[in-house]
Amino acid sequence: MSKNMYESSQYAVELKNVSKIYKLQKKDGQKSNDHESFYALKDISMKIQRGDVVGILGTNGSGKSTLSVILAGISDIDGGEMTINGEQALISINTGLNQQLTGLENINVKGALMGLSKKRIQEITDDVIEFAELGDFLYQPVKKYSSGMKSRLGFSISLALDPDIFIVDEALSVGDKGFAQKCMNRMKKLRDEEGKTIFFISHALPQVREFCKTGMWIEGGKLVEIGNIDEVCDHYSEYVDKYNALSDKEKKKKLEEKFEQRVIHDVKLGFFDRLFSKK
Ligand SMILES: Nc1ncnc2c1ncn2[C@@H]1O[C@H](COP(=O)(O)OP(=O)(O)OP(=O)(O)O)[C@@H](O)[C@H]1O
Repeated sequence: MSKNMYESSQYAVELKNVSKIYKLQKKDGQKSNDHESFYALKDISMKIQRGDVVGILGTNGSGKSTLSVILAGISDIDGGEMTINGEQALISINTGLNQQLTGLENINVKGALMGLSKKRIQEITDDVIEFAELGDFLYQPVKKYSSGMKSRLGFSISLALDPDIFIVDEALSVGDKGFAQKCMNRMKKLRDEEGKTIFFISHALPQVREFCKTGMWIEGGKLVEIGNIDEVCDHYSEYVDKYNALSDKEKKKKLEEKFEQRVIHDVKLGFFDRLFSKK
C-alpha cells in the first residue's frame, strides 16, 4: 500500500473485537498433545490516533507482548478486525534478528526483504553503525552478541528504517543506562518532532507516565481501561497494590479465576484446533 493511502485515515491503528487464541498443555492432560484453547487476548477494541504515544500496562502474562506482535503484523489474529495505517516496526528483546548472520548481514537482509534499493540500504547501514555503537562487533554473528548488544542492533535498524508506527516492547530494559537514555531521547524526538505513533510496553511506570500520552491497561487478555496516561497509571497502580496486599491463598484463588476466565471449554478437537496448535 502506498503512504498516500495510509494518510486518508486519522487513525494509525483500529482494532475491533480482536482476539488471539493459543494452545496450552492441559494441566491434567494424559498425552503430550492434550491441549486446551486459551485467550491470550479477548475482544480488544481501540482506535489510536496518528501521533499518539500509548503506554501498554498490565501484569505478567496479561497479553502485552501478544498485542505487540499482532500490532507489528508478525502474528495473525484469531477473531475480530484490525486495520493498521502505516508501516510498523517492532523493537523487542526478541528482536527478530537472524542469529547466524552478522550485524551487517542482518541489516542487508532486512533492507532486501523490504525491497529497498542498494543505495538506501547503504544509508541505513551508515545510520545503524552510528547509532548502535557496536564497532567491529557488526562483523560478528549475532549469536555472539550480549542481549544488550542485540537490543542496540535491533533498535538501531528499526530507527533507520523510519516506520510510521513503533512498537517498543521492553526493549530498553536490557540496554545499559547510556544507550537506554539515548534511545529515550531519540523516541522523544520521534514523538515531538516527527509525529510518529508509538506503543510503549514497560513495567517502569514513572518512565511510562513521563513519555506516553495515552494509557492502555490490559489484564487477563482483556482491555480494562484506555485513556489519559496518568489516570490509567493511577488505576493500574491501585490494582497492583491491592493485589500485593492479598494473602498467598487469596492470590492463588485470583490467579485460578483469571486463568479459568481465559480457557475456552467445550472445544472439540477439529480442524481449527489443529491449526492453532501449530503456533
Ligand atoms: N506462543 C505461545 N503459546 C502459548 N501461550 C502463549 C504463547 N505466547 C504467550 N502465551 C500466553 O499468552 C498469555 C499472554 O502472554 P504475553 O507474553 O502476551 O504477556 P505479557 O503481558 O507480555 O507478559 P510479561 O509482562 O510477562 O512480558 C500468557 O498467559 C502466556 O502464557
